[in-house]
Amino acid sequence: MARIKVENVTLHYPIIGAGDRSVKNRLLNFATGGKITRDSGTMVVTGLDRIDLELRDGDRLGLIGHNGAGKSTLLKVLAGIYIPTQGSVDIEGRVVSTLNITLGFEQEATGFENIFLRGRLLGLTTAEIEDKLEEIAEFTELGKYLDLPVRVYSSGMLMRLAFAIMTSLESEILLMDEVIGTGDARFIHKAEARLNEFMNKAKIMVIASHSDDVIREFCNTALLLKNGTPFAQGEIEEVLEIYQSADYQT
Ligand SMILES: Nc1ncnc2c1ncn2[C@@H]1O[C@H](COP(=O)(O)OP(=O)(O)OP(=O)(O)O)[C@@H](O)[C@H]1O
Repeated sequence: MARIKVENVTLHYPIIGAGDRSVKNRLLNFATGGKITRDSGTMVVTGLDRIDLELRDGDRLGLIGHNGAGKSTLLKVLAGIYIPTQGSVDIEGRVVSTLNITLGFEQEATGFENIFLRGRLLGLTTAEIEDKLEEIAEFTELGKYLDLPVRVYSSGMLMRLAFAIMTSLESEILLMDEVIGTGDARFIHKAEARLNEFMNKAKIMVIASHSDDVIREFCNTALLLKNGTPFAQGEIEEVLEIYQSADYQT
């Protein structure tokens, strides 16, 4: 069984070296992003503000909200990339996230070597990686490039490699932002089928997206954020409607 329990989570980003802001700038910041305040001289952006969340097997949560509402910050907190300033995050289950998936490759190592390096980092044994190696290599269609250092890869080629490794894993909790943005049209089409399979295997999924269609297709519950705070949560169509309402937009 997988489980996510987030209690009263607040996350502050201290902004070192930010200058003073005029009243006009403060007003302009009101509608977008988290709240900006000052804490003993340091500017602080509130990325998340008192979030409570509980997810169990079968939950597919769509995170929605304006630019800077806190969607990516919440994903990063769930992925363990950020530690909350306040509150607690309790996760049971193996987490795989698509955040920054092309980062962290060893530039001088080959594609094949990077499959091993990343596999080990993600907790697989050498034997487990060997079992998956052929299938990963085939899916990337990178052929002889897999014997070359990844520093010579284009961004689309790196994405293919990262995507193929990630989707070969078994995740219990899957955290996703916009994942297959790069890549040519044919690869995206092929990747979609693999992504669907990968998502179906996850017990819990959290997706941040600006697309109502993505939320409708992949999620069964939604959380609407505004300036880092929950504004509405529950049934998808109801939450999407609130997202469009004057109440939320002002
Ligand atoms: N590294 C950072 N340093 C400082 N502030 C940050 C950082 N990352 C995000 N923020 C701030 O936190 C708030 C929430 O940002 P976040 O990226 O989580 O929003 P989002 O809902 O994912 O937005 P978008 O839809 O534009 O991707 C914003 O006010 C943003 O300026």
